[in-house]
Amino acid sequence: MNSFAPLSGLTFTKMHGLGNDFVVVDARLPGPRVTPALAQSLGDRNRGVGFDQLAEIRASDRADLRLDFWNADGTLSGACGNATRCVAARVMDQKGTDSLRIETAAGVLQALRRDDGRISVNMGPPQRGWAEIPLARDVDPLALPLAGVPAAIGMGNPHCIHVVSDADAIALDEIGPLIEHDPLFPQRTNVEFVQVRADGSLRLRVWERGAGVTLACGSGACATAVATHLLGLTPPAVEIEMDGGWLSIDWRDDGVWMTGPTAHVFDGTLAPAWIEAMA
Ligand SMILES: N[C@@H](CCC[C@H](N)C(=O)O)C(=O)O
Repeated sequence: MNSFAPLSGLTFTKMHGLGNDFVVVDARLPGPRVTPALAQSLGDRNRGVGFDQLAEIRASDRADLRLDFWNADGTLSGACGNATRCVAARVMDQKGTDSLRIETAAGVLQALRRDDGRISVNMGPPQRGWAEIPLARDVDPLALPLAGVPAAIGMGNPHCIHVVSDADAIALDEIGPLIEHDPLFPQRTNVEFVQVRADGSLRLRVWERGAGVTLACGSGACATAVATHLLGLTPPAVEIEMDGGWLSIDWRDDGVWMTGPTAHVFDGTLAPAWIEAMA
C-alpha cells in the first residue's frame, strides 16, 4: 500500500481547456459540500490545488447533469465555457457517447465531440440588452460610456470587450481589476481586449472576474465574437487566439457555438486533515 495515500476525503479531477484550468468535483457523491470558503481554499495555488474555476457536477432532471461554476475568489458564475467543454469531454468518455446535455444557471447547453476530438458547446444566445447583461443603467451596450468605448455582452455572465490595435500591449493586470469593479457593472464583469488581425482572426486577452488574468476564457471568446460581429468587424464565425491557444467561435441561429481542445490532467483526493484545517 502507498503510505502517502489519503485515507478518505473529497475526490476531484483536474482539467484544462487551453490552459484555463479547473478542478471538477462531483457533488452527487458523498463528501463535503462546496462552499465559498472551500472553493477559495482549493483555488489557492500554494496551499490548495489551484484553479481558475471549480466546476461542481450536480444531478439534473432537465439534462444529463447540472454544472455550477465557482471562481478562484469563491464567487459563483452563471457560465464557464471551457469548464463546460472539459466536463463534457470527460463525461462523454465515461459514457461512451459523443453528445451531452448540460444544465447550467444560463440554461441547458448542448455539447458535442467533433471528429477531430475537439469539443463543442452551444453557449446559447448572447444577452444584448443592458438589463440582461447586466449593466447598472440604460446605456448603449455597444458603446459604453467608459474609456475606449468598449462593448458589453452577456453569455450567461457579463463581459466588457475593448477593440484595440495591439492586445499584447495592454497592461491587463492593472486595467482589468479597475474595469471589473466599475460601477457600470452591478455584478462586476469579465474584461476582454481584442485585436482584429489582417487575416480576419482575433487576438484576445482576458481578465476574468473572480480569477484575474487567465490563459483562455470560453465565454469571453463567445462574447468577443458577438461584439466584433455586431460592430461590423468580423463574420459570425471567427478563429480566436488567446494566450493558451485557439478557439473556433460560430454565432448561429441557435446560439453561439464554441469549439476547442480539452485535457484531463489528473485525479486526486483531498486529505481529510486539509479539509478539517480549512473548515
Ligand atoms: N473561464 C470561463 C469563465 C469563468 C467565469 C468568469 N470568471 C465569471 O465570473 O463570469 C470560461 O471559459 O467561460
